[in-house]
Amino acid sequence: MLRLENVSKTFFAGTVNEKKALNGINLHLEAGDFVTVIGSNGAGKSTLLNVIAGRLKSDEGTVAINGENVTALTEHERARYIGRVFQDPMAGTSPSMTIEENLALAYRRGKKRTLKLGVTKAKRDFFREHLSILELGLEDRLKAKVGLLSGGQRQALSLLMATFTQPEILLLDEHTAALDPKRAALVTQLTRDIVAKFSLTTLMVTHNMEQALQLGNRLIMMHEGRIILDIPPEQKKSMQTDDLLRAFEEVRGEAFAEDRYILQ
Ligand SMILES: Nc1ncnc2c1ncn2[C@@H]1O[C@H](COP(=O)(O)OP(=O)(O)OP(=O)(O)O)[C@@H](O)[C@H]1O
Repeated sequence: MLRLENVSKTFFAGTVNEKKALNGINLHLEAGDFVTVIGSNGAGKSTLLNVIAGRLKSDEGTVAINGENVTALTEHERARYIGRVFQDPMAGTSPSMTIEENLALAYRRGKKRTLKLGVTKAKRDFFREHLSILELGLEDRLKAKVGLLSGGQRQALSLLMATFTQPEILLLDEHTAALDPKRAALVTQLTRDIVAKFSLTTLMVTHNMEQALQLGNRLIMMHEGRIILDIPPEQKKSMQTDDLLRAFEEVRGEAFAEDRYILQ
């Protein structure tokens, strides 16, 4: 479903600030795979998602989605294949528009621009039905401005907007990191439910090792632009945080020194 071959990305190439953010990444996700991604600061996790989404162009390598080579496509052209949720709850939604207007925009994503933004009764029913999955009562607030929602509600809405058109690939970029623990737990649970409901092929970056172990069927760890660990389903099921830290040490010959992972 998603295949990256030999993908590399260097920032400020040829200068003293040269940074190899991705270094020969090979990654293959089967349809329905839910892969969690962890790694140290600056490991290249966000760059990886940006290269998949087309926000950044790789210097080398190819990205294919469902067998189609999308390497040359722009972010907009890839939008019909990809749903994405960012860390910032403000990033995925428009505060001055209503819930139904936001959903209508998301519904159009990647479709021809000639489609009208108008909300028909059938579409409104469709939105209501999907909003009810969130169990936040938003299905009764279609005309409410999104700016009035809490961060957790907005992030839940962003998640729904990224997924209800059933994209080929869902990219989650630390999408619970800016929420307080209770709301983070809610959005984590919704993520689990929605990914399962639509059988979405998902790549989720998180700095929370427990979340990375709880969610998904596979886990990858990145370090200095490379995938250094790729934990398959059977092994991941029984893994604890300590096992992950030990696995990192075995590969790198040094302790994993990132407080934000361990202090969660
Ligand atoms: N647009 C950019 N311009 C220049 N350098 C960049 C850019 N984006 C990322 N980098 C650099 O590339 C490296 C990888 O960054 P990236 O954001 O992908 O890491 P990350 O694993 O997501 O890190 P973090 O967990 O800290 O968010 C870092 O050294 C970063 O400073």
